[in-house]
Amino acid sequence: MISLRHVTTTFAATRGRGPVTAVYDVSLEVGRGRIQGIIGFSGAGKSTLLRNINLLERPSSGEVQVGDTVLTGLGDEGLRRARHQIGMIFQGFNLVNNLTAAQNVELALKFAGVRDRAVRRRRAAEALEIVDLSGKASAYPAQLSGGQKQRVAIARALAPEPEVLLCDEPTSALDPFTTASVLQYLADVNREFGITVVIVTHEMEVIKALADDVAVMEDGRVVERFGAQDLLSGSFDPATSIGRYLVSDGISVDRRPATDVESTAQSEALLEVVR
Ligand SMILES: Nc1ncnc2c1ncn2[C@@H]1O[C@H](COP(=O)(O)OP(=O)(O)OP(=O)(O)O)[C@@H](O)[C@H]1O
Repeated sequence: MISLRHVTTTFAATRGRGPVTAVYDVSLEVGRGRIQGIIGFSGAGKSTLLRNINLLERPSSGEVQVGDTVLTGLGDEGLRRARHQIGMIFQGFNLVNNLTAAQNVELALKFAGVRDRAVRRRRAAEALEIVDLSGKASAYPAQLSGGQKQRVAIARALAPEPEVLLCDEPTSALDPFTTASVLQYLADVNREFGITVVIVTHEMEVIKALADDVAVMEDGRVVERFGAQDLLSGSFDPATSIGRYLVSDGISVDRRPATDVESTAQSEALLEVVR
């Protein structure tokens, strides 16, 4: 369903920073109806790779194909139409604050070229029903919880009936209980509508709960791939990137009084500012 062939994405140099190659020579196939997880530490290039799939970020080189369409071969108009088959949800929900839940979904349908207002209304209501939010159709984003906002975002992504759903850290802003509920909705739409899902996360729990296939990214490259079965068996070499993930669950915070802290690069940098 999705085919990335030798995709490389380099961001041009900005003031104070040289060019950054966020994605380097990545080739990845995602089968129709699969749930592909992409995991990696911060800065590994996960979001950039995800945005390469709908060309929100155009690769510097390589080819991106979704279904039968080679997106990297399209001009602006062709790309605009092709994007209707690709929905996307984000960590920050990205809802329009002065529109109700239903109006947010209707707006996506308007962008997708649905001209008839009555049809937009009906399809928005259906999409909100899928995520059990019919009762919140008239609510504004500020009146919704984080989980409800993400469910509206899922409805908005689903309303144009895409074949692919891209999810960029969809649960990072949510508590564990709400995370489980949002992941369940993603699993349901995958199962019921056969939508191919690509989910970027740094949370191994999310990958374990949802993904069929997993790609691990480090420094812009896909360094390991696994099936869900391999993940659940849990026998990993701690030296591998996936192993490092699994053993790095604990968070360690230094809470000694500042005077006890030895001279670290950070405190030296601080002193530099004070001087
Ligand atoms: N628009 C941009 N312009 C310049 N550099 C960028 C841009 N977007 C991302 N980068 C850089 O590309 C690298 C990969 O970033 P990316 O956001 O893809 O990583 P990530 O794995 O998704 O990280 P995180 O989990 O923190 O979101 C980083 O070094 C980042 O600073």
